[in-house]
Amino acid sequence: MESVIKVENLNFYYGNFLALKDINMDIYKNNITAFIGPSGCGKSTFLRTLNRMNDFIENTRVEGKILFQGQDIYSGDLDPVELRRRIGMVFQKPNPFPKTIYENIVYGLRKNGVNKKEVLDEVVESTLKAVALYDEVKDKIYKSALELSGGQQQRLCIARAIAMQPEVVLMDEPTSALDPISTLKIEELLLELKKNYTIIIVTHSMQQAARISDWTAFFLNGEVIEYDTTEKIFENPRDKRTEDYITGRFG
Ligand SMILES: Nc1ncnc2c1ncn2[C@@H]1O[C@H](COP(=O)(O)OP(=O)(O)OP(=O)(O)O)[C@@H](O)[C@H]1O
Repeated sequence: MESVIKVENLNFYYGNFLALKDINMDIYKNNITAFIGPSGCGKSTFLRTLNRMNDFIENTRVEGKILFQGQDIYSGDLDPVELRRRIGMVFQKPNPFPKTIYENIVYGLRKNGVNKKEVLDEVVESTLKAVALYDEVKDKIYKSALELSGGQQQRLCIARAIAMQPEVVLMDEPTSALDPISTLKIEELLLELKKNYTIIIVTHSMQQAARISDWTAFFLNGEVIEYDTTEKIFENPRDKRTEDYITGRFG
């Protein structure tokens, strides 16, 4: 199996606080990898190290290596802006810009100097189709994105992310603000998207991890306690702490 990201001996500090401890992990191409674990165990911090979003937080420090397609992302060889184009991100709360649906999707492209109408029109149509939103919004793409429902807004945010043609999409609890039906729609969408993208998702829902992910990493106090196929983690975990967590004994 081809790994896209390789994490080696990663430590991460907020000031003096060691938030991630000696993490080693391979992320596999066209798979969905889920990060689970109790609140405050470092899942979001780890997710943000993968596309250097933690750079925006002051007084933080990284030790170890993260190789993306073989390139060390912290070495200075890879421009962080380009890195974030190739490793996109979707956040917990849908956060469309107060612009039209159309302008939300093409925002990043315009920033990169792409302004040709035919190109942008094509991207809008294909990404809306890719996130299964096209039929719902095709008559109002020039209306404000803020008029969409929460679930539609989140699918739009995913469309905005994939419009940049990333290789990896990071998702930090993308369904936690959504109702069950919108959640299911996003889950179905992720299963579809993994054909073309590598997806990493932080989730508090173990059912969600079990339903959609291929690989699961269980985090506790800044450490990865166990990382394996989702089947193995949920059916036959190696570590007692993993078992206690997935059977609901703590967290
Ligand atoms: N900006 C920050 N500055 C200092 N410490 C932080 C910062 N962000 C997170 N932390 C600390 O790092 C640890 C890991 O937090 P993180 O948000 O990564 O956990 P998490 O597993 O994603 O939690 P949750 O499931 O609640 O979102 C926590 O102890 C948290 O208090």
